[in-house]
Amino acid sequence: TRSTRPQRMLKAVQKNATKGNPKSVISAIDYFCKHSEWAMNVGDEKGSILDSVVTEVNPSTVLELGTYCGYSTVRIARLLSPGTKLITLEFNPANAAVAKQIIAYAGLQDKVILVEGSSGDLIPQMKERFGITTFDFIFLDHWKDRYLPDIKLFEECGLLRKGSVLLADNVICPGTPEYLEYVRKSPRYESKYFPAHLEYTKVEDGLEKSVFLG
Ligand SMILES: Cc1cc(C(=O)N2CCN(C)CC2)sc1-c1cc(O)c2nc[nH]c(=O)c2c1
Ligand SMILES: [Mg+2]
Repeated sequence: TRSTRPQRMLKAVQKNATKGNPKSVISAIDYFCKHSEWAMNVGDEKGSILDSVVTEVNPSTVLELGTYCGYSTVRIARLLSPGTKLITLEFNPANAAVAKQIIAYAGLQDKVILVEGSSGDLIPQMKERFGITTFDFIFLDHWKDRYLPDIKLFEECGLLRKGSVLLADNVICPGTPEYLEYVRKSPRYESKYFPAHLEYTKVEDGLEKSVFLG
């Protein structure tokens, strides 16, 4: 049967990237999405903003909501200090299977814990399953209608500390208006918008960085 877009993306990585070289995996995916098939990776423009925030925070505990094919997982994991791991949650088993292979091709499998399931189910399990007290950095890139319920879940589960940084993709396109209103109005967050474009297009989009104030 016909292959899927994630499977074709994996093939492009295996053909064009160098094993163990995260930068070449990132470039191969961006090339595939620019010249072959658009796909919903955070992309190179927003990816550079992601890189700068991760570098600034230098987190010891990291959570990514929405692995998809592992592009942003590779972007984040390649910047983490030795011994630091990131937990990434993916709802779709077929996407998780491709992501696992792309992360391994980049040589970053020892820095990543990929968990299949829904964020609503898994967030309350973070402390018991992974020994997390609080997260230093969270990247929200899963489903626009889950951003607001999940940030409330982080608060309820005591997973945020003074200074925890949340970075949210797609706050303009597809758009997360209720989440934006919440973090921008709440006195418990200091929020900043980073304008950019929807990956591989000229459509307006951006990232919202929100620091939890405790
Ligand atoms: C699926 C999709 C289609 C979009 C769009 O406007 N399109 C018009 C322009 N053409 C070219 C592409 C398609 S934007 C988008 C999207 C983008 C992300 O970064 C996402 N991240 C996480 N979870 C998502 O569901 C998610 C969806
Ligand atoms: Mg996205």
